[in-house]
Amino acid sequence: MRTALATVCLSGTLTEKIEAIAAAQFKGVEIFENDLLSFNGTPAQARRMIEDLGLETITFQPFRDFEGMPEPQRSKVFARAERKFDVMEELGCDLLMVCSNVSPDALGGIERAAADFHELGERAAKRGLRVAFEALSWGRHIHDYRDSWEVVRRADHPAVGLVLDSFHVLARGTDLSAIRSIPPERIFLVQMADAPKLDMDYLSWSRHYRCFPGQGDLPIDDFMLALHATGFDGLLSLEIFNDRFRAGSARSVAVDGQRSLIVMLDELRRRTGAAVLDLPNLPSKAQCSGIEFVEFAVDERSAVGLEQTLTGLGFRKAGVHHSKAVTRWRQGNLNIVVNADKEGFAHSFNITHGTSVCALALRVSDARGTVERAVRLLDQPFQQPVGPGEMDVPAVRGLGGSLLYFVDHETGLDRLWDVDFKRIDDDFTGAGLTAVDHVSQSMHYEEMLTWLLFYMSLLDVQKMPVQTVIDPGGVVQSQAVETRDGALRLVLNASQSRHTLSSRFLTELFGSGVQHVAFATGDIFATVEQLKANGVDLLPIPENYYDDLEARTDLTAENVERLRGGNIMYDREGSDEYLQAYTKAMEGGFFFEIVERRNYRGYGATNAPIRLASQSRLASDPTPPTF
Ligand SMILES: O=C(O)c1ccc(O)c(O)c1
Ligand SMILES: [Mg+2]
Repeated sequence: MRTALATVCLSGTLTEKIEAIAAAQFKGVEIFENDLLSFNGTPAQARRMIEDLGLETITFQPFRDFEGMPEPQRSKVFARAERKFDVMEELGCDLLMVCSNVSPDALGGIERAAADFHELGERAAKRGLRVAFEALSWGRHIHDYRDSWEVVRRADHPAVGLVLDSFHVLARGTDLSAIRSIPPERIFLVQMADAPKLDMDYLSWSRHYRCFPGQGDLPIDDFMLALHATGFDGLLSLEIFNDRFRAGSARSVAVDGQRSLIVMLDELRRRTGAAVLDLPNLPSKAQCSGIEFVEFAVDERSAVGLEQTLTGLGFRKAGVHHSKAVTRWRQGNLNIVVNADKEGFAHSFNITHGTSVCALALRVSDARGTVERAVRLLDQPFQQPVGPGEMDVPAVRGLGGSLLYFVDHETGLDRLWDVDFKRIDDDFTGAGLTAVDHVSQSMHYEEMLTWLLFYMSLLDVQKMPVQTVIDPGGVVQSQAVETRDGALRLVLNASQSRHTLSSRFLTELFGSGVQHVAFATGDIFATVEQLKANGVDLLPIPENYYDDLEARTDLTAENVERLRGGNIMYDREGSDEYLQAYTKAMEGGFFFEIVERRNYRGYGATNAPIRLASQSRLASDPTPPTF
């Protein structure tokens, strides 16, 4: 199989796109006609640029409104095709992709279309070129791959083949079994695209919401299994029309494409046992059993404020690093690292972003295997000098340049606290916080699918449905990725409005990052009492919320009163309950959350608008608590 990326996936000029595609280690490129039309040079110059970067143009597309035209359009369409063949010869591309006719003038009939393709095949073959036919899911007469295959079969010409585009096939829910009996050499091109489940017309869905395999909800793996059954070993390219990709970084989207292909083909290999491509062997997705620590990058001043907050939340200083200005704060199974060192990664991070979370450490079953998988997936491994006797904890770059460390028991990395730190003050009762429940990360809207794929490709996590949350300043999209057992829960937030708290946080932080960390407790009422006694200021929740809660639930007045007294919000799904409270945001917008889950799986989405409104009100307060 030879893989490629279509220029239409990316932002920028043709030159920028080609450079990004080459940098992401693709060997092939699909040239979209518009990218060539807007290129400031001849097709021969484009060819030189493409070849100089080690790429090959695997197809030129799309050629529209071809089959089934009555005269006089029919003659014109063939003349137009000849012009495209001229361009292709100059461009160094031998395959023209023809998508099914959408013109109201088009006449139906498989036989007529087959005759047109036979003639086009004759003309192409004379020049040593080929043509391939794709059924657009909104084609006027042909919108089903079984019909486009019938056209190709009846055209009966060696220069005429089929295009299978996973979007058009899967969006319509077309039965996949007919794919299995198509002779593989008749499939000239396979285009892969995923998409989120949306209820809209095929054209709009396709032109704006496609995404890379794994980022959406279509049954891509079933499609690949059917394709695999044919013995197909030809051209496979990613063709994504997506508004966010067009606005994002071409380089990072191209890498995402490569990453998604590797994961998709690896999945196929695992399912079928077949050798796929020259794919390197990937360690399997990391099994994550929780968050070992959250690390803050601070300076001397902000360390004081953060440590006061941690103390208020029931943490105690439990360790001091042997050689660095780094302390460990502990409570239950929870570890917070406060890094005020004057050198190294956290220091640089602090200079760029201010007081913020600079790293998360995940407990996994095989830390080095996880980084090895990350490297194979083109993630960025991270290393910094390790002091004598200290542990070298493997890491990769995560969101906003932060780090994701991996700690395991098997290779003793979980001895980190005993090796790198001097233990102190181990005996205390905290405020009942037991673990990190979830971490929420705010990012640019255009990056959201990148980070979704980053986590999904590296870790054994599932993506939850996207939630749309109303903030007083606009709409926020929120998507969780989590392990099946909930040991790891990460929430990805992004907004197109500049006025939401999520977007304002990005401005304050100078980049994407962790906006809040939620801690789990087994008894939120006791925890909140303790927090109050410790002088922690919780986010006030309006009276109206509690009046409504009393009206819409069967909670007793006493229970509602308890919630009101603690500024605790409440949600329920069936008999599962969720209780949540928030600290007031720090300078910069970071905050903590306390949650008690009673079998509940969500994140209290119904409460989010009320909470965001309260936070917005306070954000206009000139004196937020400082770190
Ligand atoms: O949206 C389109 O018109 C279009 C063009 C070419 C393709 O390969 C395709 O799948 C869709
Ligand atoms: Mg297509």
